[in-house]
Amino acid sequence: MFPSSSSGVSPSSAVDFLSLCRNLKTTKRTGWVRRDVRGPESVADHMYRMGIMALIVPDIPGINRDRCVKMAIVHDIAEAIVGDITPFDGVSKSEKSRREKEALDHMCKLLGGESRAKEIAELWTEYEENSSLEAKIVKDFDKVEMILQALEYEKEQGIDLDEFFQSTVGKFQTDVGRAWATEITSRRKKSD
Ligand SMILES: Nc1nc2c(ncn2[C@H]2C[C@H](O)[C@@H](COP(=O)(O)O)O2)c(=O)[nH]1
Ligand SMILES: [Mn+2]
Repeated sequence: MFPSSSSGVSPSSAVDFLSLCRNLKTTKRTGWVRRDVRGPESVADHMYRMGIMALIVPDIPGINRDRCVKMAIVHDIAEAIVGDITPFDGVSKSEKSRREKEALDHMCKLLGGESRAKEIAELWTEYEENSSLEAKIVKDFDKVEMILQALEYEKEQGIDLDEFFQSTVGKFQTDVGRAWATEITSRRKKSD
């Protein structure tokens, strides 16, 4: 038999938290919705592929890849409450950050368990503050995942989503982010 949970998260808190996380599966990414993309992906879809990116990224000295996977799958978790805010929704970065921090605090309280909630809060804050090499890589994954998804929508739906590519120009912080973005944009050029 498995030992009883030592994380302090009770079954009731776990199910409450997981039920809130369902919103991540149903909240469509606003950037695509605003552009009338058919069948837009959800926030969870986006975070999942970022987690896969962390799983397959080549080893980088000093980088904890497991931490990148965890960071990828929690970085937008507050959107379960505040929704997916784009840079064009008229919400300032500081207000977006305030809303998301308030939401994260609520989600962590719901979770109850000291260690698990603390880990999620630490991962989210590290990403938000871009305060580690892991955060820099995962922020690059955020942009790579978005432009790869934009390329796929452009090809599948015959639409132009150039603004998504333009919004990432010059913003990559790591060699692997730049390399993957270059691969995506060169494929986009070839398919023109
Ligand atoms: N219409 C646009 N939307 C954009 C652009 N860049 C990002 N976005 C969207 C994508 C997501 O829906 C949202 C934020 O995503 P996070 O993963 O950072 O939460 O903003 C753009 O250039 N145009
Ligand atoms: Mn994201």
